[in-house]
Amino acid sequence: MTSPDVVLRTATADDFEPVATMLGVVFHHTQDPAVLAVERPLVDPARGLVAVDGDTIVGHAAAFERDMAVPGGVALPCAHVTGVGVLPTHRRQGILRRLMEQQLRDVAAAGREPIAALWASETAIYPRFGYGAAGARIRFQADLTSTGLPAPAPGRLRAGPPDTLRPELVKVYDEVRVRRPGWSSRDEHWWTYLLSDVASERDGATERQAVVHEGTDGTVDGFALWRVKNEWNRGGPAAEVRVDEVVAAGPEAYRALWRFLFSLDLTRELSYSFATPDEPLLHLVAEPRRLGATAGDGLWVRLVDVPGALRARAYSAPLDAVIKLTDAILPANAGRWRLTTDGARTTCERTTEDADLVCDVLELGAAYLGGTSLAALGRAGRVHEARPGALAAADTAFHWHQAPGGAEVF
Ligand SMILES: CC(=O)SCCNC(=O)CCNC(=O)[C@H](O)C(C)(C)COP(=O)(O)OP(=O)(O)OC[C@H]1O[C@@H](n2cnc3c(N)ncnc32)[C@H](O)[C@@H]1OP(=O)(O)O
Repeated sequence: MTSPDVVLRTATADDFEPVATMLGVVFHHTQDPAVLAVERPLVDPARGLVAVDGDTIVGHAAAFERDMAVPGGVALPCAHVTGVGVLPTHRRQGILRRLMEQQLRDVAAAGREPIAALWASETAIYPRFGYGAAGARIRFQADLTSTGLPAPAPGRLRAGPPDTLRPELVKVYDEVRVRRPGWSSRDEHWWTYLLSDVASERDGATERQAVVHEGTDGTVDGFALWRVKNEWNRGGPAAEVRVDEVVAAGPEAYRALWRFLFSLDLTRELSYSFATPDEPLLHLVAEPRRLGATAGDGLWVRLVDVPGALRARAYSAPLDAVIKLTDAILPANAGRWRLTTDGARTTCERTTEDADLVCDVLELGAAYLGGTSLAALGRAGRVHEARPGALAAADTAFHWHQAPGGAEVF
């Protein structure tokens, strides 16, 4: 069933509150005016699409304009897709499909962002629009009584309210982020939003705390943001350390910060939701099994401009391959592309040569940040190898030595 009475239009500044109310219904939560106050400066109405039935906003999808780090230390403009929802009364009538297709066509026509990315509420939703699961998100629920402590590290720790330490947090984050595929740029509005610490969002835990690490030369080279959910039971103290972020420029800062977080008195558990499959912490504790790691999907990536995106990133090995693509929504991406790289310098041109690999744009989005294996997609029957050896070569080239992750959900 389709909904002919529903029309799509670009959002305006006046839509902010009705959209927020609609998203409250869609995501089952009551909007807190204090949260809306810090979210409003993030929103550029021109990047929002609303679906309207008469006077009622019944659907919405938007994008933030931010850069995303991709392999090779490159900060690439990326449509950070967000706020997707359709009212329960209007579901399964094709409104999401219309929003997603329009949004992708708009991003492609604007020509600024070769990729789009999102965090999915449900994994079944986005493949049909060409988004591929670009990496795993590891959550830790660590038992601090048995995991063991990371070894001591040189340097000094300095704690304080996050707002006071903000210039140092910004400096470290900006130094680190381009080397971390999947990490996004943060302008001043993002920092204000991320550090806002609205009481209704604390889930009974303390205010957010910050600690910075100074190396032996006095340079600030890492920080952590965390809070504690206090708890006492019959056995005594049983609080949980809830870690929001650990950002470290080097191994000493990383070890010192995690040792600190693992050593807080009166705590027995630690949770952290943004680890990667290659998280160094797995190699720093005596009982990594007791970190309680569970894996789920992380960022989803969609190539909007295939040659632009493939040229923008670096590769782990030389490659010369013809890739034949399908793309049901953006036909300019479909067809055969010859991708040639020595690792750093890359060309990607249309070709009439025979294909070495055949897949959908979704599979290249999945592999784009270097975390999802093209060979595994081949074994799943989702990438077809037309020339023997082409899949192994492409898998090696697309893989990256730092697994992708995201610093926050947007
Ligand atoms: C980046 C983000 O913001 S992620 C957040 C996504 N939003 C939510 O999860 C909020 C709750 N859910 C919703 O608001 C809606 O159910 C939406 C937005 C997920 C789907 O909206 P709808 O307008 O019902 O989707 P629409 O009718 O266009 O469906 C498009 C296709 O996706 C499928 N689909 C839609 N939602 C889902 C779902 N939750 N799970 C599986 N498939 C789905 C439909 O079956 C349809 O398939 P088809 O193309 O093969 O026919």
